[in-house]
Amino acid sequence: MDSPLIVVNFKTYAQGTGEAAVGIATACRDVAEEAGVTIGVAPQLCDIYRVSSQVDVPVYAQHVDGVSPGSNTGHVMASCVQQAGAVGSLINHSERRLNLADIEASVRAARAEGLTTIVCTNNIPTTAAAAALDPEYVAVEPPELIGTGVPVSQADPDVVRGSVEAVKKINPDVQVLCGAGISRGEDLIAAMELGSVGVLLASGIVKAEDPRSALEDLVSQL
Ligand SMILES: O=C[C@H](O)COP(=O)(O)O
Repeated sequence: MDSPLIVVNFKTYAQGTGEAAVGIATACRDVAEEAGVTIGVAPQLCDIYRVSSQVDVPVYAQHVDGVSPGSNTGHVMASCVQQAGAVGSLINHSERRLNLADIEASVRAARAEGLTTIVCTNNIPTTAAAAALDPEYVAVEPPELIGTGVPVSQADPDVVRGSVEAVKKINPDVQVLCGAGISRGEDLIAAMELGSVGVLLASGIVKAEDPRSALEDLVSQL
């Protein structure tokens, strides 16, 4: 089994905001080093620079817009997150949905800055549409399982299998992550056995009483 990509999304959880974001990112870096895996973090936009300048960990933005320098008040420009230290971005997260044209523009803008793109999807048809936009990754996450602690790999394995199959047909260069309810080592293994190359997860780590031991559990069965 290849080494997985694990991305921990801090969302807007208080436990992952400001200095606390640095603490969880440090735990991610340490556990990644110990286990020989890649663990990226997606803090809030305002924390990208804080985290990337203090912790040697791959940092992803939670969102980026398809805008160029100019009059775009309130938008998030790819070159700005890149200069803040991000190596990639989530796009179209379930909690930050975009229409198809906007997703395409965001992927294009991120790619132009050399950012790795992870387009989130909610089912097999949206996974197929996202794959056609040629991101590096799609991350399929049934919204009803997000934050529940019920792992997608157990509750809806077909959406992962079906997404992997759809992507293979449409754009085999794209790799599939899955997410929603993932927190334990067995969830990660099950996700990979379904054909995904890693996981996007949040509450199981960020809201854990001890994020470091939650991370150790996550990678314990690799
Ligand atoms: O970005 C992460 C996903 O929305 C999954 O969240 P969760 O691990 O809390 O279910």
